[in-house]
Amino acid sequence: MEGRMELECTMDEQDVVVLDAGSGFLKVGFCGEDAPRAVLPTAMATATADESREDEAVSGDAQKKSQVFYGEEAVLQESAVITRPVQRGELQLSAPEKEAMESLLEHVFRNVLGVEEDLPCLIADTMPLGQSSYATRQWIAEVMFEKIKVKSLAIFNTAALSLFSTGRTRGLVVESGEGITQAVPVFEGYAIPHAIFKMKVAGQDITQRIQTLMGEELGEPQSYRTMQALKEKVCFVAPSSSGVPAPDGDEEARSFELPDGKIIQVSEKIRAGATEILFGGVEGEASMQKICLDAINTVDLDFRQDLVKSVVVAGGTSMLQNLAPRLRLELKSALASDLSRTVEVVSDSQRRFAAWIGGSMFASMSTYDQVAITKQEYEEGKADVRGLVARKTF
Ligand SMILES: Nc1ncnc2c1ncn2[C@@H]1O[C@H](COP(=O)(O)OP(=O)(O)OP(=O)(O)O)[C@@H](O)[C@H]1O
Repeated sequence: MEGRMELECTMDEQDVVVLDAGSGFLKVGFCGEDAPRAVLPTAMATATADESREDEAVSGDAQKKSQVFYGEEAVLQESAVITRPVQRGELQLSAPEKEAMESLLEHVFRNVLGVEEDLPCLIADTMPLGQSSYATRQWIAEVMFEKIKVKSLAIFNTAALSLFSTGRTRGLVVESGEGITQAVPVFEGYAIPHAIFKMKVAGQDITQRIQTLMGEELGEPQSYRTMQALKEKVCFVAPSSSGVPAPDGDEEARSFELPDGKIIQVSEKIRAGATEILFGGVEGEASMQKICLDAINTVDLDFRQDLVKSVVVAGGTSMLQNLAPRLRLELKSALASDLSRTVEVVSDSQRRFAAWIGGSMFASMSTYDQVAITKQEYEEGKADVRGLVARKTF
């Protein structure tokens, strides 16, 4: 089939750790498996003793008793400093975030996966290799070889991996996660950096919108986590921008249980209204269809047909019901007729973890060894790690 690659995987005996750390969630597991072993919030929290146990603060043991939490436990801490090292799709390189990420990685490798040193690893990176991400990738390589002590390391763009998970090598990947939505043209397995368009409107913005609307409707503030769960259960994308759809009559689809046990019926205004921000209306930000059109219009004319034939949605926010048909409708009405006729939006059942799954498939192939940086290469190239990541990450 045109545009599809052979997915003949030559299984190696080695277990490659596959890791995708997003703004909201870190996914980690082993190559060859069809889902991550663990999905946890990309967060670390430090609770100082005087905040956690007053008696210890009084006895002067405060310093010793400060406690560190990771992932789910971290976000549940109410009186702790919570650090989220990845924001809006980018690993933050200031000291607290770097420390948190390093500590989180140690935790994930040693405690979550329970692995020791000397394993190969593949990392999915939302930022394609370009000027802005050299420093990030250099830092990741240093931590992975020096602290985690991996045997080899491959860094690959998430969109290229997401597309790979669908068996394609050419297409337009529309990734929408917790912090970022981006349209990434991929050609023969590589993201095209100058044609990537992004918007800072994604899952977190929809959740915040719901938080505001539900807070007003219920007359009391609602927690982010509860509203995130509400979004994932009852929200969907309206078929078109012309008004909110009529209630679909399915009571179960509209009902949500609040933490106090009260069951509410969520209005269509919130269920479909909150997700409209993906299709425009956030001041200073683009819409999903606009970033796709910009990406399509930036690539060579010859490549545009390939792109519109394979618009692939991926990431947690692409799980919203009806997102793919709506995006197709928006693109069809905005594209020139020759492209409009052929536009197809692909919405695979595994799209939530598409990048991780693509990484799992790629790391199972013998090609992994050809593209990964080995420990020896790292040791020899230490004087110029930046040059090494520029040559050997994708
Ligand atoms: N069924 C669902 N319906 C709607 N949203 C969902 C669903 N499942 C997950 N999400 C949302 O997807 C987002 C997380 O997606 P994902 O794990 O792809 O993001 P991330 O990789 O952490 O972030 P980013 O890619 O933006 O850096 C969250 O906002 C979550 O609420």
